[in-house]
Amino acid sequence: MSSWEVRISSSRGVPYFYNTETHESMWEAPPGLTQDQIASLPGAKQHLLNSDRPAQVRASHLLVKHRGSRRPSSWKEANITRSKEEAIEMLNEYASEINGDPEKFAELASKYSDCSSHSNGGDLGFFKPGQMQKPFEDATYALKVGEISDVISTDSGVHLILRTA
Ligand SMILES: N=C(N)NCCC[C@H](NC(=O)[C@@H]1CCC/C1=C/[C@H](COP(=O)(O)O)NC=O)C(N)=O
Repeated sequence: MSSWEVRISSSRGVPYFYNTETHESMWEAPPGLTQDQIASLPGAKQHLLNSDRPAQVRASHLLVKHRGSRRPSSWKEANITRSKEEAIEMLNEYASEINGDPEKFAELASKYSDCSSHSNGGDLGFFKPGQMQKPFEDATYALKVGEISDVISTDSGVHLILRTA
């Protein structure tokens, strides 16, 4: 079975097969592998099972970073030192102020989000599976259009997500 694995093409948002030894990649399954062998390749279950997801979604988010964020800095604050607990508390306060209203979401994201998307009311545009950090992608796909998530945690910090398409 050598060292084939399933990855997601970030440009097309669909699975492809990549050989970590030869660095070959191909859209179709490598010849000579049985269906079972393909299903047990690294990444197969996770990516191939997601293939029933819509090709792309659109979301806005309100991100509050904390000292454990992968980049604890933003347009608002050069050096972010708050704890994750404080960040979650802040998000819960924003969530009750937003109270499910998309207009209010955009208004508070513009003022308080630690992401550069604050300048677009939190809008990240359309994205496909494999582009955003997995917890963010999974939470967005689990929302109906117009719905706002609970507090979601990624390496970036903690987020409220509004799915818009
Ligand atoms: N396609 C669009 N619009 N941009 C590329 C997004 C890349 C993606 N980003 C994220 O997953 C974080 C969490 C959800 C949104 C997001 C925004 C981050 C948060 O800020 P940071 O942790 O980077 O400082 N800012 C931009 O990337 C990633 N795979 O790292």
